[in-house]
Amino acid sequence: MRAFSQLQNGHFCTSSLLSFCFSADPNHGSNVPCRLTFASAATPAATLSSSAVSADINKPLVVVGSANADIYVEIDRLPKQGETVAARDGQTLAGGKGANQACCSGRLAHPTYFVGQIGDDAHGRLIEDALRLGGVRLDRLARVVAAPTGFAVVMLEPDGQNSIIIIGGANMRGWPEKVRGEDLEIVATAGVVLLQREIPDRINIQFAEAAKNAGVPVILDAGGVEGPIPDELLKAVDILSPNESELERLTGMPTETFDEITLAVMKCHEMGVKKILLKLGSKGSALFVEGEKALRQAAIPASEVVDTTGAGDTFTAAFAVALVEGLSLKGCLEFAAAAASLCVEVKGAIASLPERTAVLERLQSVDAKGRHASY
Ligand SMILES: Nc1ncnc2c1ncn2[C@@H]1O[C@H](COP(=O)(O)OP(=O)(O)OP(=O)(O)O)[C@@H](O)[C@H]1O
Ligand SMILES: [K+]
Repeated sequence: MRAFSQLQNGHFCTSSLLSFCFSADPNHGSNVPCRLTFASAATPAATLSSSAVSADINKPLVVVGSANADIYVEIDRLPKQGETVAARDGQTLAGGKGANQACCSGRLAHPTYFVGQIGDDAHGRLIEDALRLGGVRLDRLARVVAAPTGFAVVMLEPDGQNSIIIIGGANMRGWPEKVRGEDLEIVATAGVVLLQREIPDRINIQFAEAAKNAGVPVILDAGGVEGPIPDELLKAVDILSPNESELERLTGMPTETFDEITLAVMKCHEMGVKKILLKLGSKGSALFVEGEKALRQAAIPASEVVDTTGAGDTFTAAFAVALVEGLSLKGCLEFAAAAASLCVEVKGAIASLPERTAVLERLQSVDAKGRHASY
């Protein structure tokens, strides 16, 4: 594993061993990383004892976004117009890109706030329970009466086809005209703010601008509604994270080959975003920083690919956690790839989010096999 820890003098050093210790934090209801330990064959173990640095790595990840109840129904075929069909099975699980990403960060034992809205109903309580179980702070989760909790009906056919209907509900309605001051305050104290596109753009813009004004990096996952991203939002974002098809839609350019992708990324730079974190499924990922050579990261092999649902959310959230905790950009890519490779081994989204120890073990096993995760 090549990971990096920041020492007191502010330089980044390659470490062959990077471990996290945990302290039970009663305020966060979960274990939080208290420091990074640095050790290599040549250098005795040193710790990040500088309170300034450790305060920074413990700054929370603030995820602003959607929370849904995902209603899965297993059917033999879609009903025709006017027809009623019986499903073979069904279940309702907490989901939504915002809640998934917040739970991922919480599961990775990083202090996490979720800023979002649910309705005053059973679906809302399902989401609250899932977030709480994931170690996410709920102080900024608002319950609105103007709308039901957002939900998605996911119809699964035997051949693996999914047909999905999304009801935005409280994700899209009931937001105040101006975002609440206490919510903006949370953003100003964050290590990183993570956004997606399943709540109104005008809300994302207010949070992104507040973060930018406070000098807090903003990552925007391009997943969610398919329309163009407003200029004001792009200008306040530090890292835009699309997958290939989202990059194609955003730029109107082909993304079949790496050369085509590079040209599409250049268009994003022209639109005002300096860093693009591109997710490429089983082909891995790449980070493009304007004016620099792209950092490419291969997917880390999963023992078995069971279900890729949630892989994108896991990847983006794990990258954000690693960024807050001071890893280099390359280290962030590796950490995110290891987390996502664990996610695809388990069915479901929130159910498949990995714990930090599992991610570190996956990185160590990649090292032990002498493979380089990057190419
Ligand atoms: N088959 C796989 N094996 C190992 N890792 C994978 C696999 N598929 C995806 N990943 C990892 O997950 C990351 C994100 O996956 P992907 O590019 O599919 O995101 P996405 O399209 O945003 O996903 P989502 O379906 O969640 O919206 C990839 O960059 C890769 O690291
Ligand atoms: K999964």
